[in-house]
Amino acid sequence: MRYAVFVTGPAGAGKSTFCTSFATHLQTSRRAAHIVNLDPAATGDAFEYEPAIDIRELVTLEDVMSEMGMGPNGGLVYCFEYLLQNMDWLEEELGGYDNDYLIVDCPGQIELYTHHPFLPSLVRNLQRMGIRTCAVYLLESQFMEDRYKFFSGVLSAMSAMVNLEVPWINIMSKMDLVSPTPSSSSSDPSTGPRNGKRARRDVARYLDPDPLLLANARDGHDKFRERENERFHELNRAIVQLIEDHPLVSFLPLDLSSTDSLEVVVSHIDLTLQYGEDEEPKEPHDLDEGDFADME
Ligand SMILES: Nc1nc2c(ncn2[C@@H]2O[C@H](COP(=O)(O)OP(=O)(O)OP(=O)(O)O)[C@@H](O)[C@H]2O)c(=O)[nH]1
Ligand SMILES: [Mg+2]
Repeated sequence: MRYAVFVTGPAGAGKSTFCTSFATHLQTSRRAAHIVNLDPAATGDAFEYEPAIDIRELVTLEDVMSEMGMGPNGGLVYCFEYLLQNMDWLEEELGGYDNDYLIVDCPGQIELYTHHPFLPSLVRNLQRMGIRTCAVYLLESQFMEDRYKFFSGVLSAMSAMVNLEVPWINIMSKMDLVSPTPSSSSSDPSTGPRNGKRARRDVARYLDPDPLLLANARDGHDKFRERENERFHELNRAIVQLIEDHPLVSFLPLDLSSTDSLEVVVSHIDLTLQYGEDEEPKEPHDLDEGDFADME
């Protein structure tokens, strides 16, 4: 059985970084993991490891822009159209990976997830090849600093989820920027959040979005915005209603500085993919320095 995890989310959410940590984690558990780069605009040094499959071997944004005279966004759309017309290329590339875990690093253009049919078509193609597929959507913790920004992030996650139609996990990335994790030694709430960022008790209302955050947005600088536009208030009420009616969105926190946190996220992905139902569990092993030498 082959598995593929699409790592999606807005620009700079930490997708490529997560892909690398995820792959490393799987490799240390003796699971065959490979990164697939689906970003035709990725620069050479974007990855710590060479991707096993790379869309840039088929088409790069740079070439499309210079040869077709396209801008970056139209160029990206062209790249994905080109990929879909050349599925035999991808199928051939994928041919060598049996019983493997493919981690698909996607570009950060949000419209690719919410508006375009490319990713759903690609997912259907992988499923046709017998690859079990799920997606994670990363939103970075900075989105929790402004409740309006946060809810726009929630809505984009919902929209992407509805568009892609695969098993789905939302992840709140860069939690190391928020406050100490409960498992860390300095988790005493009285010491306050690190870097002066939002306290952990508040964070729970974002991870499992509390629509009241938006409905009660009447304090601090939010008050200013409310006064500015009463219609905005009406819109908020409608969004609150939408989120209450469709409680599909909650976030798993991801703090890459904590192995426990990464493990929790990986176990949720395994569960979503029903990973290993047909496989024997493998013995954990001790690490030594040579272990990463043969990674792709
Ligand atoms: N503090 C912190 N920074 C992170 C983390 N993950 C990524 N970053 C930083 O965030 C920036 C963007 O990370 P990337 O992994 O390139 O994000 P991306 O989603 O792949 O970005 P695009 O492909 O451009 O959309 C980089 O400067 C990373 O170093 C994290 O867990 N914690
Ligand atoms: Mg990236």
